[in-house]
Amino acid sequence: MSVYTELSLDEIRAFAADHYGLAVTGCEPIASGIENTNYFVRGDDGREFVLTLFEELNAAEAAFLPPLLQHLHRQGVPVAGPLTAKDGRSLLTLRDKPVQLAPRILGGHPSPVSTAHCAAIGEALAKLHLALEEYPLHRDNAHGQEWWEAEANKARKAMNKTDQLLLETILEDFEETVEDYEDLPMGLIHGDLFRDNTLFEGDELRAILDFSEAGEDYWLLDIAITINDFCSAWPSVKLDQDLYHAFLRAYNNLRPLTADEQEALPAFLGMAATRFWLSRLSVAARNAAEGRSGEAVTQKDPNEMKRMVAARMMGE
Ligand SMILES: Nc1ncnc2c1ncn2[C@@H]1O[C@H](COP(=O)(O)OP(=O)(O)OP(=O)(O)O)[C@@H](O)[C@H]1O
Ligand SMILES: N[C@@H](CCO)C(=O)O
Repeated sequence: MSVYTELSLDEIRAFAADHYGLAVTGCEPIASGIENTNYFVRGDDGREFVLTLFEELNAAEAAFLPPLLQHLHRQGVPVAGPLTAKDGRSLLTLRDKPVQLAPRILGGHPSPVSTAHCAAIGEALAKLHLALEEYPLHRDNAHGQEWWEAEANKARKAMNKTDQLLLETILEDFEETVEDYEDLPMGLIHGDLFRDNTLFEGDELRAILDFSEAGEDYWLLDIAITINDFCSAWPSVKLDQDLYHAFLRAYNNLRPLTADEQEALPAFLGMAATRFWLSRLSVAARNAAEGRSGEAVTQKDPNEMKRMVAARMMGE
């Protein structure tokens, strides 16, 4: 589990009472998550909340999130909008880090994924893209093309020749694709829509979580990121065709992909996997450099993404 900042019950109790007028009876660190520190928090009236301490975003960066979530909530996209504190703010500070309290949504990450899950997430993602079409606030994608090109320059030095070739091939393929199809639609994207950023009850999608990565980029990148995680035939990283088509049918129903998007999708699938190959390598390097290890830190496997990159390059 990742708990970078350990908080005591007394500290959470004082924070919740001072800022939200909530009487807290218990808390427990959340045994997943990579970037942020999260705690389940119980109120004396039985309500449950999630306290998130943003570890990567500063206050200005994190301030983008509450209005975004409130907008999505109003547009009917299932998200956990943060609570408003007594002073009217939705984002506060604890231990010098931005912090929020949101309602706990019941549900679990889908596993195994069914065609019904893929249809639900496909529909929700199209709804999310359309809901943000006219959204007035903007933010760059912090892990878009500029980031991954810089990251690739760092990462390739430690790679063997085969991995270097794989990386170069995917980066070049992507660059050519976005040059060939220059009008691919863009907008605000979630940017990290993996199964572990969703909560389902049965086939019903209850919440899309964790908008830390939200930023302006190709809608197709968001689609590719989501397909890669939801529609792979885990533990195989190859695409499961039934899941893939269920996702695309549902997404297309609300927002049909353009002809260019359909042509460009394979290159985006490869690039989306590469983006997470690189970010997982970067997290592993940072954890090693900072001596973070053991039970308190969740680290996802970069090699899983590398295998997915190779599979997507083969059209699998
Ligand atoms: N509102 C919520 N209701 C219920 N569970 C939640 C809620 N918010 C977060 N969680 C739980 O906490 C976990 C971690 O949350 P989140 O994904 O926001 O953290 P993170 O550190 O940014 O993780 P990652 O970087 O892996 O996406 C989620 O997978 C989910 O199980
Ligand atoms: N979803 C990411 C982790 C959080 O950004 C991954 O699987 O590498």
